[in-house]
Amino acid sequence: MAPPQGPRAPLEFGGPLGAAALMLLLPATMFHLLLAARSGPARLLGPPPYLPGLEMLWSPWALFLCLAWLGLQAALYLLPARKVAEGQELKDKRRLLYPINGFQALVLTALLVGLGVLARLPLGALPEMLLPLAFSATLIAFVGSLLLYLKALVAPASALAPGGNSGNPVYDFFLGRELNPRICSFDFKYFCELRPGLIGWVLINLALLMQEAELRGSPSLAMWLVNGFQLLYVGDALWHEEAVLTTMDIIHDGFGFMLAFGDLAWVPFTYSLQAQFLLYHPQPLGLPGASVICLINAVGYYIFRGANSQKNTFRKNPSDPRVADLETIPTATGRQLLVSGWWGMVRHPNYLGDLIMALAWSLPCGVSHLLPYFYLLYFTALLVHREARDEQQCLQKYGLAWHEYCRRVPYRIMPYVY
Ligand SMILES: NC(=O)C1=CN([C@@H]2O[C@H](COP(=O)(O)OP(=O)(O)OC[C@H]3O[C@@H](n4cnc5c(N)ncnc54)[C@H](OP(=O)(O)O)[C@@H]3O)[C@@H](O)[C@H]2O)C=CC1
Ligand SMILES: CC(C)=CCC[C@@H](C)[C@H]1CC=C2C3=C(CC[C@@]21C)[C@@]1(C)CC[C@H](O)C(C)(C)[C@@H]1CC3
Repeated sequence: MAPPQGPRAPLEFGGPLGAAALMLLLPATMFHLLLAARSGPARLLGPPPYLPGLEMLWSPWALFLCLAWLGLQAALYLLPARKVAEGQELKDKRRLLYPINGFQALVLTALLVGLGVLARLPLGALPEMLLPLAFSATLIAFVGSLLLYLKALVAPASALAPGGNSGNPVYDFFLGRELNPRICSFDFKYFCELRPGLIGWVLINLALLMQEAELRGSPSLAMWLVNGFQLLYVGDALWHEEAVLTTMDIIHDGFGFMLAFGDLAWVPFTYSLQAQFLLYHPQPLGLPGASVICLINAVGYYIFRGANSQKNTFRKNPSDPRVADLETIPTATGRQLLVSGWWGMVRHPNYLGDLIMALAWSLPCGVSHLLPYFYLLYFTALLVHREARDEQQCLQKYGLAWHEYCRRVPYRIMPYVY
């Protein structure tokens, strides 16, 4: 068994108690949202419309569908990739290899689903199964994290995540002990981060759109917008798959319950909340309103993509002509920090773009209910917390240079506000 690592990282998420509370609160919130979206009043706050019995949650068929979905995505992950990318350098100076074939997996899944629909696969029946599917996905995330935790107990110390080896089993189970759990070249965290959950999310959205078409003759404009915007977001994530290798989730966080549940259950079943809401609560939306919402999404996407691409290009090759003229601050590590362009506007311009898009995803649902704005509220909280964690990590990495960056770029996410 690997001994706990040298100097212990400070505990995050409120320590073991916070982790235990989140393990209950997150699944409970997800089920509350699923139930509220299909209820008449669709209330975000207040008690759930009813408490589902085990017979509404547990279905061997739903478990089979979830496992088959994971199996399909795993098979697509193992197909030959157009590129194999190197990850960031690890503590033991190694670099892991990652297949870049996520977009190919999305296209092949779309082809398979298209063929299925032509062969009369009842995709419109999926919305009726969301509750048992979400329950099975949660079960899989729980059992998967338990197996990963046990695997990590025999992993060498150099394989452990900086934050997930406190010695407290609840905390470590939640955050994840091992940084990059793998069997041969199959990387569980990288696989789960982008494929089953994100592609599952757009599949659920599509099923909701098809069900709406069945119920009302054709999908509403609001449903088209939500489907289109979120497909663009998922397509973009898979097209720029390599960029995920520099996110905090891959570099810093272990693979435990937080990410397993987040990737496999939370993302597909709560990120599709707007489309779920629209199926049960149709909203009128005219062309002028739709055009304004499209503009908001386009502005958000422009900032999000511009900022992420600028940083990724700069990190890959600082002398790339697209970034070579930007002003930088040198750091003691030899790396530089951008202090002009997107990264001179606020310290997290990519979060700002992401939040503007989140607003555009909710607006098609009208303003009569708070429920479809859950994503925007949750996402603001997630990004504010994530920004604080990243700030802490950058301060450790870059010390004085980070202080200088904060002095030159005082706002974190929103210019002149925060
Ligand atoms: N939809 C969703 O649920 C979620 C989406 N996201 C999105 O994922 C994307 C990635 O987010 P995340 O991984 O949190 O963070 P970032 O992509 O913002 O990465 C932060 C890292 O960027 C580097 N960096 C920071 N400032 C500078 C600078 N001025 N110049 C150069 N490098 C800098 C630092 O790493 P280093 O110096 O080591 O390179 C820092 O640790 C974002 O667009 C976010 O909105 C995130 C979470 C959830
Ligand atoms: C509340 C809860 C269960 C927390 C877990 C958080 C996860 C849901 C998110 C942590 C970071 C994520 C990222 C994406 C999805 C959500 C999670 C997993 C992401 C894949 C979405 C698409 C983006 O383009 C992205 C690739 C930049 C992004 C990476 C981070």
